[in-house]
Amino acid sequence: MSHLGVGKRPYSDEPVTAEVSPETLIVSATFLPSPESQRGDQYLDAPESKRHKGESNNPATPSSSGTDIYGNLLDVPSSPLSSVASDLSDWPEAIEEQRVRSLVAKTRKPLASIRVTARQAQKQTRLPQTPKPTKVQQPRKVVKAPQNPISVKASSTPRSTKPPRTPKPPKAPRTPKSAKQLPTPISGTRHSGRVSAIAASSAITNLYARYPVEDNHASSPSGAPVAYTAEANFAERPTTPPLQDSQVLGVGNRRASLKEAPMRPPVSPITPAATQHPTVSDEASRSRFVIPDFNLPPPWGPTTDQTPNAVETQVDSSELTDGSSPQSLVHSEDFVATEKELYLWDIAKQISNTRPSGSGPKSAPSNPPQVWADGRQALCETLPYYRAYQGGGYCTDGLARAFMFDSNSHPRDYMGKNVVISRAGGGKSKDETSGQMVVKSDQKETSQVLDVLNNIAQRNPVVIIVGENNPTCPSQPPHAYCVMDWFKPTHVWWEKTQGYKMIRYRFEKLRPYKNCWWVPSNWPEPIGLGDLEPPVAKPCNACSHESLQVYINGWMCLHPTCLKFWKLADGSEPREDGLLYDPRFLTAHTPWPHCSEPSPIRPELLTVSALPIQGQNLSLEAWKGFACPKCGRCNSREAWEGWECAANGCGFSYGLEHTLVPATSLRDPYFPLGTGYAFSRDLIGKGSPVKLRVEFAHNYRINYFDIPGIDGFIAHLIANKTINEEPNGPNDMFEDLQLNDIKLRRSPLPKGQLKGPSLTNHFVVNYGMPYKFVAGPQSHPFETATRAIKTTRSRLNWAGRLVAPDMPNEFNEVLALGYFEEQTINYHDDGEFGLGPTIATLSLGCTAKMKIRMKANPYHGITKTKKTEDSSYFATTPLPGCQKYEARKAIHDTLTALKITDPAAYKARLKKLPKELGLTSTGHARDALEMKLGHGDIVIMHGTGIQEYYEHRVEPMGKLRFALTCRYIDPESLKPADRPAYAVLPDDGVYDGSLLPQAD
Ligand SMILES: O=C(O)CCC(=O)C(=O)O
Repeated sequence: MSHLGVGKRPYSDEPVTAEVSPETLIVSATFLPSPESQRGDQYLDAPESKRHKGESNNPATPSSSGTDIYGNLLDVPSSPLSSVASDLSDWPEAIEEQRVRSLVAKTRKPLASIRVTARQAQKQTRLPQTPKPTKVQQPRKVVKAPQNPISVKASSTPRSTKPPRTPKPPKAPRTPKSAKQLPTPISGTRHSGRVSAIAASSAITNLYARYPVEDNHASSPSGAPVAYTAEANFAERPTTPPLQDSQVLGVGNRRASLKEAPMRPPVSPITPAATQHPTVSDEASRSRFVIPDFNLPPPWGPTTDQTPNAVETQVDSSELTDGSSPQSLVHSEDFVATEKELYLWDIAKQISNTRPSGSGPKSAPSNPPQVWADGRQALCETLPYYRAYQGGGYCTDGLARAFMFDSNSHPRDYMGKNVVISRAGGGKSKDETSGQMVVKSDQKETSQVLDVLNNIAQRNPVVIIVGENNPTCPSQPPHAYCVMDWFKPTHVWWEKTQGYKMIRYRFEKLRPYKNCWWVPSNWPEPIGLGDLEPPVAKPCNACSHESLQVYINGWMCLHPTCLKFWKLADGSEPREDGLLYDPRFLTAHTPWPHCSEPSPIRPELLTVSALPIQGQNLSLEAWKGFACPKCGRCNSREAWEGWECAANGCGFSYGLEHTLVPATSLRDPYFPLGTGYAFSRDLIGKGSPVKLRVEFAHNYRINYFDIPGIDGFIAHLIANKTINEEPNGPNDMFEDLQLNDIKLRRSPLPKGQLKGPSLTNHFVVNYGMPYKFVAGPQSHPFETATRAIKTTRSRLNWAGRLVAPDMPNEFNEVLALGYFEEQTINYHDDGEFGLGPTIATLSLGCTAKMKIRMKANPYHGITKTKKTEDSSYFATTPLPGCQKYEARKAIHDTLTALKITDPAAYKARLKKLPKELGLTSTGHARDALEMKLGHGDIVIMHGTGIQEYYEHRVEPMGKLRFALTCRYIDPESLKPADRPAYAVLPDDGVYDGSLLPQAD
């Protein structure tokens, strides 16, 4: 026999320098490295397996040349960051990037300079210029906004009202064949392998997304492009050379070296992030939309058929794909849209159409999730990155680890293949009538927001988990909680909803081309990540802070204290139900210096050293859950013996070898036990009414704790060496319990607030009379019990009679509890009907703290109710140590009399008393007593009053402990169905502690 699997497997930086302004909010991941490091970035985004040969990962190697897997000669300096490049062999579509890199390689020039050259070249070749006075460089659809902008569609505008097409300027030399239509914004072209206009477009925009357009104000003296993301600092552009990639922690000009690393990035209104934006030219800033010129030839120069040329495209811009028109969604009297704007609107609408309608069943996901859970406890016990039992976000030590998005979402939340947008957590309160969580005030910049900003600054990704009730998930998650993937937090910004300010987050999948189980197989992807030009960034003319354009409806200042905050160009606030994400913002690719996952989303199974190391299988992580390698289910560890997957039909289980913890290893070097009476370490709390009596008998030091007002006592029998070493005594029992399977399991708890099943913290099993109370465990007959269980009953019967000779019944039940490292039993009482009045526990293994405190109702003097107004005075005899003891004592007799003479007046008085006496219901009573239970010690609680007014908690202080508690359970108190099918015979044990040699 081996218990716990003995010999077999029983189952097959530094503080902040940047200020965080309370009224502003941040910007996103602005990683704007020097051209060299940008190459590194692009490099790192590509599959490791496809990186060119000859590249060195040695940070000291400034550059290397070689060929890519296609044989293209590369001469790209490797970034120092390339050493953190991850294996993206699961990234099948890196071909596009590879092509771009090979083109770059052919030029043998840094990309930034290539682009500049290309722009200059284009300026020179764009001849002749369209005559200035016409002011119209592109054909524009003029759509007069009707009185009711929603009722009239753009299609109502007769074609004849189109302004005459401006004559096309002659093509620049080597301009590619023009596309006859604007590319259909469906990203299928990436998959088809056909080189289409959109594919070419994506090549350009991918580059734009990865390499910021240089402009005068965005260049450091060294010439390296610098991104401005902290809007508040837009005016104070940096004059110092940019830091090395590895030093960049902050954003904008508040970047700091590691030495002065801001743990909190600067707070600024919007997050133009690493999604680099082109210069806002004078002309562009005058227009309603800032549309970067993405007709520029690609940086490597025009190629035969790959450059999009929107100017020459023909598109029926009067209607978007769903029949609506942009002006129906823009508060504008004279909306004028270019074809490109319409193109963007069209994509925006298509993206919007991919969102679940909210009516009817959702599609199934394309694949099963890799990790999932049926309940919150299993999820939180299994995933090291998500231990949040309440709320959606899990943050520790100032950093965000994971977010879970379930039913509590905002209508503008978005979940796509690569991007997730959500409202920041918190800031909602319960509506008394509907019981729903509603927005009632401006959101606050909570610590969670700051933690997300820390993640952005430190390039720490987060995991996103989706709940089955999430309305924005494109498919129906198949389980209560499903892990999506690692995401980069990219932007944090302010918006407004229902008149209140709120904070929003944008996340981007860390590895964009990894399989996304959550999109249905037929899910249309209107545009790929990074396939459009970067989002528009504009400074506000009122506050001068720069904000990105988040919605296609128009640019708005997102600085929360600005007068123009959340206002469109015409000064009106947008209609919330008409807001559509600007696809340039939504699908922007945010470069990071790495795309490697800090740990697998499906945690690996716990393994321990093959060496017989005591306690390695009893650690905190050893009783956490496991994600089944067969089916992905997160399971709490339920059995003492090992882990079992509870998914239907899965059947996977495993366990760890147990190395016996010998009783000799329990010796405490500071409190060694001898054959004399042991040293006591019990403490009575400050101000506690508890009184101590001490006796010494049969090798036990016996501390009796009396509680005034309570009929009964607590006795702590502290064992010495003689007791622990006696044959079949505590030492032998401790080893016996490790060597035999006593069927310990964590017990199911009654349905609480957590979704899914919940289990007790500790492992438990019952022998003898069934224990059918809260978290009632399995019960077994004594005859099947190991010797330690049987002898416990006999030992505790002897001890019970010793301290409470009036004990009416001998014990007929043993409840065994097993504790691994950091398992505890929280405050509870043992006062269930039919139990007691004497309860005795033998403690085996590591020392534990046992804490005793007065229960909430007798302590506060107020009944516990859901609503404060329903509560009233708790009219039992006040006990010393309770709140307002003297005042309560003074009114007690009159109150008792009133109950008999005038019950109605008594009831009314009870309602008034809490206020009258100044009672509060917050907080808990202090611990009245703390006992240190050593190996072999016995605690006996005698008298029903103790259980009625006091509660206890036990915190073991080591890696392995058993508590064997004996009670008398009146069989008549059990429902017939709960009575045992076996006989519970009288104790045949003959333990007599008085037979031991006397203490020295
Ligand atoms: O672990 C212990 O010593 C306490 C056990 C206990 O409180 C109980 O069984 O009710």
